[in-house]
Amino acid sequence: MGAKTGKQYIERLKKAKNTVYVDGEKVEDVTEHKAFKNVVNSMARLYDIQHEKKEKMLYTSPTTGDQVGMTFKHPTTIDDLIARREATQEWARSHAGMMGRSPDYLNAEVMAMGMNNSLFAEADERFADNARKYYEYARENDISLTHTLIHPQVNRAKAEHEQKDANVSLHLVEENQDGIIVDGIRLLATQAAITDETLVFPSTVKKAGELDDPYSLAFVVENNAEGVKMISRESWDYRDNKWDYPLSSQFEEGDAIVSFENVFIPWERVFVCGNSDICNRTFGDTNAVVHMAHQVVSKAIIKTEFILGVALSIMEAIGIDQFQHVKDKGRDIMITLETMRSHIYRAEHNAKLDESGMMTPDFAALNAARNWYPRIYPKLAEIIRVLAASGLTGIPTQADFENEEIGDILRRGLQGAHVDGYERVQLFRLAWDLTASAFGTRQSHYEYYFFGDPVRMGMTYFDTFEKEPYKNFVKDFLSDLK
Ligand SMILES: Cc1cc2c(cc1C)N(C[C@H](O)[C@H](O)[C@H](O)COP(=O)(O)OP(=O)(O)OC[C@H]1O[C@@H](n3cnc4c(N)ncnc43)[C@H](O)[C@@H]1O)c1[nH]c(=O)[nH]c(=O)c1N2
Ligand SMILES: O=C(O)Cc1ccc(O)cc1
Repeated sequence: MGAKTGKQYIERLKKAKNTVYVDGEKVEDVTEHKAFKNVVNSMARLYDIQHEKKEKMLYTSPTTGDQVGMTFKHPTTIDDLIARREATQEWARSHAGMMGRSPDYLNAEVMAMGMNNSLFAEADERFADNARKYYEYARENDISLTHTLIHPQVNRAKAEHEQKDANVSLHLVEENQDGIIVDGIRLLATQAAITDETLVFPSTVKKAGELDDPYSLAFVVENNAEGVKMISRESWDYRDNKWDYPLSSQFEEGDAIVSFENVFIPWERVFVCGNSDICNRTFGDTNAVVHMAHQVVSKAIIKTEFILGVALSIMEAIGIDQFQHVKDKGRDIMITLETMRSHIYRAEHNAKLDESGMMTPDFAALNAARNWYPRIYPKLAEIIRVLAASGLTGIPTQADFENEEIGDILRRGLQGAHVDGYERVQLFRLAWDLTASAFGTRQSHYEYYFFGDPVRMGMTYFDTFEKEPYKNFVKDFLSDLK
């Protein structure tokens, strides 16, 4: 079928009837439910953009000749990488970088794991074949995906097999002729309610030992499969009004706990079965982490552009842009933006073909960026809050402005340097939704954690950094002084 439209996305979700719970109730139709309908429309918009900007967003499938999504493209040249990035950034502009799980993120994962799939063959040739075929299936049918990597937060001091109830975490129950049976819980699946399928992969930030083999699985499951329950947290999309809630009323993706009750997964959808050694290498050896980081940094650039725009607009609205610390804070955001742009440039222009023939960005540049941005993002949010000051909470609603008795008071009383109160408050409500509403706070939390715990990622970063040249540099410098 090729790249789908927004309408087709919604129709598929309606038909699938994913098993979703929110606020203690089973959801009949996520496309109509108040917790999800707005973000469903934002996702639909992404799929429509594919067709509105065909040149940038689509390419011809090498297997069927259909027009398929650019964010699925297997890159073999630097130009391909740039084209993937431009497609990602086109999408990101439509959601101001607020949708962490726009489909390009996991399209990058299935592409890399499908095309650089020899790791999966170490256990069984069929698994590598499954990964390749799944990539093609996802691309040709424009499957929307979430993923779930984390074991429940029971006792992080222990391995999974050592937990007091070792059956809580998702584990292998049985292998049979047709497939596997799995049972247990996985965290956390952003957008689980509103996507077609879930990639159940290991987190490799913490390496698993052999005794955790039963928990070491990689497979994909349909979000309406028998025995699967998506238990979504309460929605932080409080009201439909886009003036009052400019971001949360559009981009509240939802995060879900995924429960598997003796779920059958056919062999065709299994990539790793009970093998911690292979699981520990899934993101690294396939270069999926590199392509995902390429998407992440590309999107972060657009998000930072948006944050800079909000900061500059606040400065102008209340006439604070001549103050030294205000300029300094603006400078911090500008430098973050330029730094991220430099990372992506180096990553793309130093890209090399990997052993599988996939053009792979320079991971050194992307790895630095993906380790740095989570640490800097909460500071960007803080800058917005500090600049906005009381304006972040002095934010009446559109209804207040429309009330005859108080509307004019607000227009006058809340005016800015060059704008009336209505315009100024709309901007400050955006600043609030970006940084301080439940939605905005989650954005900071998401940026900090979604790619793994930054502390443990940082330890791995330090441990794997090639240090000898720098130590030798100093050693040689000192020895020349003798
Ligand atoms: C908003 C949002 C959205 C998502 C996700 C998170 C969030 C916040 N995630 C989950 C994400 O991958 C996860 O948060 C990180 O990997 C960190 O793991 P835990 O949350 O389990 O923290 P964890 O429980 O491991 O850590 C809690 C605290 O303990 C510390 N700690 C624990 N073990 C430690 C150790 N061995 N050494 C040092 N410190 C240690 C950590 O540093 C941290 O401060 C996710 N995942 C997913 O698969 N799909 C998804 O869609 C999403 N979406
Ligand atoms: O676990 C990993 O090694 C990489 C990873 C972590 C989170 C994520 O969303 C994607 C990949």
